[in-house]
Amino acid sequence: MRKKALICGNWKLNHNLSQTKSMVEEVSQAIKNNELVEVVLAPVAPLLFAACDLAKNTSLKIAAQNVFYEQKGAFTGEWSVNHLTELGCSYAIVGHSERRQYFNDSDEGVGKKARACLDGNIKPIACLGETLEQRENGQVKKVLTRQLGAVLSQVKESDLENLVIAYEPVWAIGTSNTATSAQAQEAHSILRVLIADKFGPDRAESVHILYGGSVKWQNIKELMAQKDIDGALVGGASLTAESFLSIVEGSIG
Ligand SMILES: O=C(CO)COP(=O)(O)O
Repeated sequence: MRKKALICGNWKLNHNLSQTKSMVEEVSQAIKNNELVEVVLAPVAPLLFAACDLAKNTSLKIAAQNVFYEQKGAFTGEWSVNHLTELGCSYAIVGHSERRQYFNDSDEGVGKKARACLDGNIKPIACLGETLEQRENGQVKKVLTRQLGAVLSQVKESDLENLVIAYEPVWAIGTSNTATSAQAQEAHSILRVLIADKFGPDRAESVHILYGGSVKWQNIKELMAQKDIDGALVGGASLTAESFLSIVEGSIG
């Protein structure tokens, strides 16, 4: 049986307070208690409090776009997993390529962030993916092995059902240049096999592997039809309720 689909909207640095509130309300009302798909929205950090408050008692889940791995201390500008738990967040995106590119997030740091999340009952959505140059140089498997290895080195077998991996090829993000479903499936299958090599095929099946990079309602069905694609991490097309909900619908329809 296919596992529950997971569709997460990553708003990046978009949406003010009133836009956040109205989208959380509209999306949570529209999805009701849909059993087939877990729907998640990731607003900017200062608006997590408002988003979590509005999503409380609904089936909509809220994600942070980042979190630090330490619990407290002299780390100006950071926040911890405990803060996210206190707010009522369910997920945290870690290691997004924009963080790797602009904020120097390292493989090792991403692994530590994933570990901190799992220890604090926040499900990490650990992002990885190759650049165009790496793809053109035939390095997809090598890059994915290195990036996933840093996460898996921090994970125990009992964590797997709370672990989410997002394959986001950097060349497909914000470019309208979606990976073909065959390219995405090929990468997802590499990731599934790497997890299976460490934990066995049955346990590897319990990990959600999302695809991200120019997902829209026009391509979600074909992506979701692939064996190892369990959901999507959606950027630009998650910014309006109408467009996001059409992807949510397409993921199960
Ligand atoms: O980075 C992404 C989601 O995390 C993908 O962004 P786009 O859907 O805008 O390509």
